[in-house]
Amino acid sequence: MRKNKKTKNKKQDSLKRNREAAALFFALASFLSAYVFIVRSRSGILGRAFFAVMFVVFGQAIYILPLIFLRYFIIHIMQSVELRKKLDFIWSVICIVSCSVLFKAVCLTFVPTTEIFSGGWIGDNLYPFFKELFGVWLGFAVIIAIFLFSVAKLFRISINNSLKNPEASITKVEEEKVQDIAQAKKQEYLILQKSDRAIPKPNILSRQEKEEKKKAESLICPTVKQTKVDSKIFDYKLPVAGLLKNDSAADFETSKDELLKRAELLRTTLADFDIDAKVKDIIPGPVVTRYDLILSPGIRIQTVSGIIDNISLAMRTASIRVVPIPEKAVVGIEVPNSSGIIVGLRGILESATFENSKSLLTLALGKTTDGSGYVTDLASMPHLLIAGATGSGKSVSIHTIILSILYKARPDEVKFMLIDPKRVEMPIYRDIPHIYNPCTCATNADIITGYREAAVALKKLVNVMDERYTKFAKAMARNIEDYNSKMVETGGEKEFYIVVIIDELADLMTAVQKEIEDSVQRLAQMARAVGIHLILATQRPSVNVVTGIIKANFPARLSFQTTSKIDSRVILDMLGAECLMGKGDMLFLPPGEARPARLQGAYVSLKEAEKVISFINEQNFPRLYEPVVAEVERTVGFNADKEKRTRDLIPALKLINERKRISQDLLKANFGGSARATNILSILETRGFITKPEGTNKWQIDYDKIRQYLEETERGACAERQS
Ligand SMILES: Nc1ncnc2c1ncn2[C@@H]1O[C@H](COP(=O)(O)OP(=O)(O)OP(=O)(O)O)[C@@H](O)[C@H]1O
Repeated sequence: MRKNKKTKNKKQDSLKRNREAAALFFALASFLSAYVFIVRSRSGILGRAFFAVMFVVFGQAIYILPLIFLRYFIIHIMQSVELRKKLDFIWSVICIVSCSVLFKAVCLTFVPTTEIFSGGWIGDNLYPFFKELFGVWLGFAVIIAIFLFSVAKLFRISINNSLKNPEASITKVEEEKVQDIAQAKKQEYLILQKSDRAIPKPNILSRQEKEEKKKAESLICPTVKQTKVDSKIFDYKLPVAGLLKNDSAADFETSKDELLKRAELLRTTLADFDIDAKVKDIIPGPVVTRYDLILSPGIRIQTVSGIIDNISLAMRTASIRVVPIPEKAVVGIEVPNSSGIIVGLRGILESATFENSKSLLTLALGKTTDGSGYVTDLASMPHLLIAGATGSGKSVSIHTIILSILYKARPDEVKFMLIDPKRVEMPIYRDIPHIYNPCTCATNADIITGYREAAVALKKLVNVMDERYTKFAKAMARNIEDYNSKMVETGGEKEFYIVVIIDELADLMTAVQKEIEDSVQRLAQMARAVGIHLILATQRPSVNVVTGIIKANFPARLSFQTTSKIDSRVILDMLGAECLMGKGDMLFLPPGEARPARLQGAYVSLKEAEKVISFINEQNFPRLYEPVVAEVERTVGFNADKEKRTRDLIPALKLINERKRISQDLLKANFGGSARATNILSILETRGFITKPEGTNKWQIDYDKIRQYLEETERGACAERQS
């Protein structure tokens, strides 16, 4: 990632240099061509030759060349976007070619006896074609129209607007200038933000050094003086539904005869087992059809559940589920359709329920058994537990959850803290501006994959939560909505929601159970009010992964097919998930509800997700958030606190100042133990006291910085003693 960002920085620099060089080139080209065309006789052999060649090709049209070069100069100096430059090139070619043809047309139409209006080689060859195609006068009009249109496009003149309102076209140009400036500012800001990061130069490190350095780096976030940029100046567009595939389940149809036949088969099968039942309703869905049965008095629902396997056999389908529906006083038998339809995310995103939902954390989960879209709000859950066997559809559902939020929220409204120890599903999101990691600065934020890193980040998120509580209390706000509406009134900065997604909780729990459980418990209990929401997913819903503490704090559960009844009980506190069909078939238990809803999860392919992500990334929205505290305490697994590290830092700085050199051996001799020496070296380097220039193996010492730091520490200590 770091390497990626460095390459990106290099690319930005070289892009800037290229732009400047191009601007200079076009300024020169504009000036020289104007000079050569006006005072041909004094422009030397080269100038005269250039004029002759250009005149032969374009004729009189060459006189607009300096203007075209000037336009290019302006484009490059204002750092316009790439696409516009390509279009400008096409328009400038059309402009000069049509001008040549126009000169030829004027010459032949009005003054055929003289050759004063030469159209050059282009005019001579293209004009007959126009004349042949449109005739003299219509051809003439077409050429003028093409010429005027290309000039208008090239110089950003709106002909329509200038006819209606002469000032409007100027305003349009001004508007574009503002856009260009905003674009330039955005680029500048990104470069600034990147250059602000104190990224240490690459060194050749031994394995031990590398490990120590990685540890130190993961904990210490350089104190970034982030330029406050008003994110509102960035005109961010939410993705459009058209980026996703059409939903084939939107207009599914099931044959009436087929449904009636299957209902009759169900009734006779039950009758074979002495269960007298009448099919009251048939509710066809895209994947499952529900048959509502009225049982004869005295027949227990358990009797029906007891013969599930026989019903499955008779109906030639697996995964039949029996659900009591008290409001209708019926028993629902959910039978999978012979051919399931894939439920697309697009259909639900375009539904009125999703579009009208005001919450930024609206989730388009899937479709119910009757085929209607199921939309819910993460903010009201407020945390979600997802479980299911491998291949049952958890990862797809995580993608739909992330995409649903991306379709609702700007990057400055919602951020994602993604923890993905499996490193398979999440990498596609690593560059979106919504990515958040409380341990790092905004530009360094990435998907969290390490166990310890995850534990530290969750612990840090607890700090973020505490800080938000203090902040909200000061603003006398009860929760994030209240705080943000107060900020809108007072013109202050709003807080963003943070959605934490952990895709495989089991892996984390095996490695750092205590720390994870502590942080998750605190967050789950209190984080809702400050806009932090958790989504935990696991394929092993055993009691030692989904512990009592976790279950107690996660009332909303989403269960895919489980491998056993026990797993179903762990996740839903009831049976049923073991009967699901897999591939997105799920039971969603909203908080406070007694019975889960059966849904077919919305499917989104990786390709579709990538399209949405590129749409977002192309907008170059900057990552705007400040790390709440510059340093993270080392309290997870490898206990070594801040105090101890600073205790070593000052004597180390004094030692360097005294001996005027630094080496591992010197530190080892003075502090004992090579691990401690390596640790001190890492801290000195990350804080910028020492650097190792590229290609050398010798440390360079910043004595000024060391002296300044020691003086400041001394002054601080004095002030403390006096007070
Ligand atoms: N909603 C859905 N509609 C149709 N097919 C689906 C749906 N969800 C998942 N599938 C199918 O099931 C396959 C496995 O899904 P997914 O990768 O989400 O499983 P998983 O539970 O995350 O598995 P693992 O735990 O091994 O990562 C997908 O490749 C896809 O073919």
